[in-house]
Amino acid sequence: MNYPTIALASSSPRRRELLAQLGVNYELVKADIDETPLPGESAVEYVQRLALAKAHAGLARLTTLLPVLGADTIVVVDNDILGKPTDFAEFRQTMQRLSGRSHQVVTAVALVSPVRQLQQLVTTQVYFRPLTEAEISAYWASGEPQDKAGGYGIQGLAAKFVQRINGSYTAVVGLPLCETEQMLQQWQESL
Ligand SMILES: Cc1cn([C@H]2C[C@H](O)[C@@H](COP(=O)(O)OP(=O)(O)OP(=O)(O)O)O2)c(=O)[nH]c1=O
Repeated sequence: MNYPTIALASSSPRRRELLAQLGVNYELVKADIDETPLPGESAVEYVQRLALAKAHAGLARLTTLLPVLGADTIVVVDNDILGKPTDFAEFRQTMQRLSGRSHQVVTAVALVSPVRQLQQLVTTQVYFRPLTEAEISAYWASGEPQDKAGGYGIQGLAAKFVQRINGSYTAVVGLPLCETEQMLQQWQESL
């Protein structure tokens, strides 16, 4: 398949690796945005708004004419959005909430140009086995949770906590490859 060359508005190494897996040619563009939730905003509204905002921030900085891809991933439990943990206390609380039950990982992707916009939303159910206090402390000390939504990386040490998932593994890691590929195809076909 002949995909368009794109700009990736992301500083996430996981998103770069996933996009490279598709064989898409891309350049990187910076996209720093305010990630504060708006009052009354639902988790889905929030994650979609952020993916679009990242893509548009990238577009504003771009000096070429490439379409820009932005994505956002959040962990949701009982309708609460769990972001990246800032300290051990917050992380511990998050892990205690995720322990022995299921939660959702929601990833939104947006592909934009000045005249077009495509979006995808993927929700995955993730089931954690019960975690011990010792495991929670050891996981924090590994340094892995700090830059990740919900404080864990399914692709890393936290894989051992995951009993099963229902949905898209790549979406949990940060970029749903099946849906992203479809979006790129759709973009190319309608040029
Ligand atoms: C749940 C989960 C999240 N994550 C990561 C994916 C994202 O990088 C991060 C969620 O934060 P995001 O705010 O979506 O992304 P980011 O700040 O890392 O990168 P950018 O905004 O520049 O694109 O958490 C994993 O790597 N593994 C997981 O299992």
